[in-house]
Amino acid sequence: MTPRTLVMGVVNVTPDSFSDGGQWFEQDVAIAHGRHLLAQGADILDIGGESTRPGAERVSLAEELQRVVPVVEALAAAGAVISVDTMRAEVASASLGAGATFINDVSGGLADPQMVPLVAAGDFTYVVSHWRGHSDVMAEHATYGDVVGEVVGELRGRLAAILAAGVDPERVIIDPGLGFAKDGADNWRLLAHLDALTALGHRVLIGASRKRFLGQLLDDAGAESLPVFRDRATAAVTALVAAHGVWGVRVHEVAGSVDAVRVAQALRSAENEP
Ligand SMILES: Nc1nc2ncc(COP(=O)(O)O)nc2c(=O)[nH]1
Repeated sequence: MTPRTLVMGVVNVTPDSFSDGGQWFEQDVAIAHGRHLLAQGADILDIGGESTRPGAERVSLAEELQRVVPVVEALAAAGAVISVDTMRAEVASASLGAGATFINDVSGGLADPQMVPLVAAGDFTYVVSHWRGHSDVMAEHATYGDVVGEVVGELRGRLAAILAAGVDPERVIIDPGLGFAKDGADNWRLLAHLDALTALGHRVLIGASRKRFLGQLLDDAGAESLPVFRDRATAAVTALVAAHGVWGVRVHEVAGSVDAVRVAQALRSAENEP
């Protein structure tokens, strides 16, 4: 049976992330929050210093470095496995020097031409997400004829470029980039066709946590739908994609997804019994 799905806990050191903007902006608070997520069972912490919400303006390199590196240092020193959510090679390089072992690039290397050479020169794990943004601003929205086919095809193109640069395929994880230039229907279709993603031959990371399409689902049902009320729906997505065998989920509220992974594992082992 494939190993259990890993839970990546989100530490957004930003004043404006859509889901928890500003809560963990202060350095000591961010570090304490990372420790809290570890205590809740996070396998990996994903530390980000730049909001990726649609239409967000870029923060300066200096600002992103100042936000991220001290938090990486402190949490790596505490023994955590650290991923850094950045589109910049310079932030990635500094974060690796501070103890990160994953770089999570929502642009899949498109936002900074120096990123793929950095990946090729290193030995860290690189998360490649599907993205249709521009280097200076997050993508607002795209229209798809066949969102699954187009996302898979564009990820295949990114993988070809990354592997052509000499990166060991084992180091690369893919992510469909839910919510990045995609609407609710796009996101549900991608979740309904995970096989098409896994067919690319790489580990798959899913980032549905607290996203707008979950809020819309709850809103349509007349339920509370603000980002902080989406954690139960997020855990439900975790259970479903973990039952499918995805490598990892990127979530803000860790405990619920840790339990959801346990449920999925129990189901999968029962399915494998004779
Ligand atoms: N790999 C990956 N990284 C991400 N980083 C940020 C966000 C946006 O959510 P946030 O601003 O609440 O962190 N989503 C993803 C995602 O879906 N996948």
